[in-house]
Amino acid sequence: MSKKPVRVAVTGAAGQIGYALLFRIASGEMLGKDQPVILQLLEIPDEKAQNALKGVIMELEDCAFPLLAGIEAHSDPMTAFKDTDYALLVGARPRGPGMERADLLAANAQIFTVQGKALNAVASRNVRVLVVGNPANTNAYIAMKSAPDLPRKNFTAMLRLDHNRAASQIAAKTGKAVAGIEKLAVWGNHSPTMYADYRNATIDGQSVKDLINDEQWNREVFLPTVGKRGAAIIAARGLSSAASAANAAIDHMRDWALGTNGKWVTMGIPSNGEYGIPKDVMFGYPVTCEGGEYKIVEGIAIDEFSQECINKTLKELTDEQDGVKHLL
Ligand SMILES: NC(=O)C1=CN([C@@H]2O[C@H](COP(=O)(O)OP(=O)(O)OC[C@H]3O[C@@H](n4cnc5c(N)ncnc54)[C@H](O)[C@@H]3O)[C@@H](O)[C@H]2O)C=CC1
Ligand SMILES: O=C([O-])CC(=O)C(=O)O
Repeated sequence: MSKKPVRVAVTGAAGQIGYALLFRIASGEMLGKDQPVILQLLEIPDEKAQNALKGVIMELEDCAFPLLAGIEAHSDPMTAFKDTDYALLVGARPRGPGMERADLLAANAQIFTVQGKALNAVASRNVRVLVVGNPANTNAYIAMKSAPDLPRKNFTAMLRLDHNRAASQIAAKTGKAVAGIEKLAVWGNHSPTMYADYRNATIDGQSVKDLINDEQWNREVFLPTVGKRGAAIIAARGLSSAASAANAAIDHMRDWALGTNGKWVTMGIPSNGEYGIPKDVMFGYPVTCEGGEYKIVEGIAIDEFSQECINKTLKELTDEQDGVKHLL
């Protein structure tokens, strides 16, 4: 028997990431090739944005995706999030050349109080939320705090792009296939302070740290390359990363919904104090997923350098949180 359709809300649906994301959700790449979806698309109540959204919807229709059981266009989160099972909060202003993600905080924070409240009011009581719009961790924190009737654990921020970037750099450095990588972790904020940690990682079963055996490369090349990759893409394209961001969003939601078979992935999730991170900080952690739930990988040894990196990214996140206190 075919499955009942699930509702997937996507905000910023007429933007760059939206354009790279929706077609893949509708084709079943996110929730499985047997799972029909109803897309509930939100754009700002502006004629140009709503028209662009109409165009995207026409294209979705023209794909005749067998799994696409419905498409809705919205300009109000209170209707867009009605009964939604999954919410991908992408809509927000992206940064341009020379901006840091922190510069987006003031511009974008308000969006996530409004949307958190709307999710709280009308979404499925078990809605799973992924925040992509930057600064993603703090926006996810704002949305979670604005939705007190929903489970805290269901609010997450996207660090998967950092995870995938780190995996790709490791594969290139070792000359091995990216598919062979296990036990990679990215800690903290989706920003240049994130700490990509391959101390425990293996590639084709061999220790990545031993294979690379170059701590200077780790600190002076790998970490800055992964941390500043977003800016490098903006400098090259004149626009922020979109297809790779959409791909990471698909990976994040697919793994959360369908499981990782024991493989470590990175998700930004509200802390419960794990690894000394204060409760509620939306922190990138290594997790495994099973049965629609994620679980933090426990027992990873934190050496002095790792602790310094974790402290730095944590400080940035708590400063961001302080900066939005007045909104909550
Ligand atoms: N977490 C991550 O790894 C990444 C996050 N991003 C972030 O994702 C966000 C979106 O990026 P793009 O798609 O490239 O931007 P874009 O400017 O192409 O599209 C954003 C869309 O969101 C819409 N929007 C703005 N406010 C909205 C609201 N309140 N409700 C609904 N829609 C709204 C805009 O009208 C626009 O169509 C940016 O904040 C960007 O920095 C981008 C790459 C990676
Ligand atoms: O850098 C940006 O502003 C967009 C982004 O989050 C990324 O590519 O990691």
